[in-house]
Amino acid sequence: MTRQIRFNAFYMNTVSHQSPGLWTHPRDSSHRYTDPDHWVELAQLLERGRFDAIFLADVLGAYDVYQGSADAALRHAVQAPLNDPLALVPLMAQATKHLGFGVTSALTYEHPYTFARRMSTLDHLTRGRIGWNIVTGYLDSAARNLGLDQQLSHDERYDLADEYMDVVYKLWEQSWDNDAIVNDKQRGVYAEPSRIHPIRHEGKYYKVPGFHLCEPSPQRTPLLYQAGTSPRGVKFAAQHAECTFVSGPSIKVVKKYADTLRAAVREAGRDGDDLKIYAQALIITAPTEVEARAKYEDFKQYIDIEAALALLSGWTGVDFSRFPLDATIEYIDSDAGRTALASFSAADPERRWTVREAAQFIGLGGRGPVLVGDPSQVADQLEHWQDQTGIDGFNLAYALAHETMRDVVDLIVPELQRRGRYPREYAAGTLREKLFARKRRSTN
Ligand SMILES: Cc1cc2nc3c(=O)[nH]c(=O)nc-3n(C[C@H](O)[C@H](O)[C@H](O)COP(=O)(O)O)c2cc1C
Repeated sequence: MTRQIRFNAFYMNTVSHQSPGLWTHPRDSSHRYTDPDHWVELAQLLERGRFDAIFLADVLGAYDVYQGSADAALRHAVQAPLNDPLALVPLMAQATKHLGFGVTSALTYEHPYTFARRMSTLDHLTRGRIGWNIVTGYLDSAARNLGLDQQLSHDERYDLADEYMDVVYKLWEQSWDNDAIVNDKQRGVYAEPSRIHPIRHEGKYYKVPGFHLCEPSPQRTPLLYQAGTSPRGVKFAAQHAECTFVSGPSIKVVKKYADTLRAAVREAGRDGDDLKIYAQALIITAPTEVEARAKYEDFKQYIDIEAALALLSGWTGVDFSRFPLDATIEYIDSDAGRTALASFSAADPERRWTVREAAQFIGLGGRGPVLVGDPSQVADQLEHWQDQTGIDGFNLAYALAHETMRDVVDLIVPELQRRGRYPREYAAGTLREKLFARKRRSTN
């Protein structure tokens, strides 16, 4: 059976997400991010294109590693200003029936008890279409504004994350029995107290004695996404994630991530295919190859190198203003995200990147490949990537909001459907049922 390709859209509640500088393009509309219609139009477009979900990234601080200041980030709208992603969900859910919502929330800075309630509420309001991208954060600026001197060390963030998951699973899965709600107007009983259980959690980081405040939502545990590819990140993903996002500049790097993740999932006692892997990519397409190439050349003019370096510095914790643009990037451990730096250094020892090359690369679509061509050429490339790496689909960044997604929906989706490589309809049910044909998160 031919494997189907799946799509997510990769957005953030901000002006400039993964293509630093492109917001200045005359056709870009991402400055409309404060306008509710901007998001409703996008949600309806993605649903027309049968996208699995919109994945909303988030951070809780400014990109202030570059030159030790947030000035470059603010000047060039590098993920700043940045609004809360969760508030977009009910808006977009109300305008759609099937589209999923993979929302990023950093567990490092919010108590699991209040967070679990917020996700249950959204799962109710979306009729089971909420997903959570579990992140531990990588910006010291976030930690500082939340009262810490600096963020916890890289691996300790994952230790805390393990306990956090323990708490939220107890709240979502164990606190309320399936038959706890009786809703009996005659007897005047809404919920049966003996079927609602305090979770009595006492751990190293958290103490939660009581029961979950929400009644069970359609999915109970939201669909779980994750995106770490460091050894500790992979271990975490193997235990918890149902979907993962990977970003790498080449088939070689992405295959390595995908193989490592599937092997870790198997080692954790799960089926290796029990994890949907989406690789980041940017598609630049038009009805003809000549037009697509012209678009690509046009977009390249708008890449802002300083903005790209502010982004890369924030991701990696390394201040790239300290290096000449022609210096070669070497891998060093840092307490920010480890994968971003590795993907331009250690992940492929045969490919050496200069600072300028990396900035130009991430300037269009972030850390994934740019696939350029007419619909048939792009479809060939997508098939090739999937066949060579074993990924399930793509997490599509945009160059221009929302033109990039309109091109994908109008040109690439029909081409893939003609080839039998893309879903024609959504499956019924919750987000988890659509992706995995099961109601509850599988536990091994
Ligand atoms: C496609 C993709 C999207 C990500 N989105 C976010 C995000 O929105 N917020 C965040 O704090 N981290 C985000 N991350 C970072 C990861 O959650 C993680 O911190 C990072 O990959 C470093 O983890 P590692 O050192 O275990 O690889 C993202 C990573 C990838 C690959």
